[in-house]
Amino acid sequence: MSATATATASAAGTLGASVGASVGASAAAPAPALFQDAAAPGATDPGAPAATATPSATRRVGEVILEVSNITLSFGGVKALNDISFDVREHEIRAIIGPNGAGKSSMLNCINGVYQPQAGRVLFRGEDVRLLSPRTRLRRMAEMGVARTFQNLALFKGMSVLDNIMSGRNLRMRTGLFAQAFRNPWWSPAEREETAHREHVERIIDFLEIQAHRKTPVGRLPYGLQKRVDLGRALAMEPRVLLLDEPMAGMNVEEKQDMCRFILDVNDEFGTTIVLIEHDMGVVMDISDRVVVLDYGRKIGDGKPDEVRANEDVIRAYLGASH
Ligand SMILES: Nc1ncnc2c1ncn2[C@@H]1O[C@H](COP(=O)(O)OP(=O)(O)OP(=O)(O)O)[C@@H](O)[C@H]1O
Repeated sequence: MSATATATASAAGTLGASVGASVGASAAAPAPALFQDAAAPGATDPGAPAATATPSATRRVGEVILEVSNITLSFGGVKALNDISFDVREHEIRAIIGPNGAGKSSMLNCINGVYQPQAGRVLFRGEDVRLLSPRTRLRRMAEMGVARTFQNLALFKGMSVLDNIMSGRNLRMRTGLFAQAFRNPWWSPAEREETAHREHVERIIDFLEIQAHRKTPVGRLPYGLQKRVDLGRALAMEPRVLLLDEPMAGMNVEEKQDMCRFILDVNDEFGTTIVLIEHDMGVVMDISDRVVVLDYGRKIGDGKPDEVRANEDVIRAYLGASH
């Protein structure tokens, strides 16, 4: 075998490494209903087996929900994204991968409206928020159902698990500060609303199996559980699209298996579309429907895991041979 062929084979092996068997083995009982009114088109029936390492075969991937067209984003002289286009279909798990500095996080920030690209547009369910002010843009994307988790956790470390997840409900709270401040101590709309939000948060806590930690300050939890709380806070927004920025970074194998299972459950049971940045190729290849590959701000691959795994440009980028 030539040197190139050997290198190619070894990179393909790395890209193909799998956590599948163990993820499936760790699957627990089906999670409780999280969104009471969620009639997810891909929802599993109660008798169906719990999540396995791959998305459920009964799940239906729908129409394009998110369209990224010709995005270019520069920071001074650095072109973080260069003419990037791809789409995301409803209910699918879409991974964005690439070496460090490829532009993955910048891409998520363009999708949820944190960054305004110099060129191109992001359409979410046909709506373009480019012309809104930065603050309104962010709020509108959240209102439409785009939630995100962060690579470096953005949790309130001194606050309890419950309060951190509750903070994700802010957008859904209808009663204003005035009503909250002057509420009738016995019963009021504000009181009723808070009770409903707390019940919702408790369901998320059950779903993520963190009941034992609900009153613990987040900063005292192991890192893997903190990542779970971060997911819980995003779920509290009842997202239609969940943007996950390296949800398994810094986790041990067991924590990764748990997180894989939760991601699959969220996608499968509630029909939530997932856009995922992840460096663990075994996880990406196991759980993604389609993968887009960035390298130095350019798109070098896009397709099903098997197609991406066999893509010479992708293999070269992961070997560092293309630079
Ligand atoms: N706020 C910023 N200001 C200046 N440059 C930035 C900023 N954010 C990102 N960059 C640059 O843009 C490029 C893409 O960064 P980005 O964080 O999007 O990559 P990434 O693929 O998410 O990397 P990693 O896997 O290491 O998190 C890098 O060269 C980075 O230094």
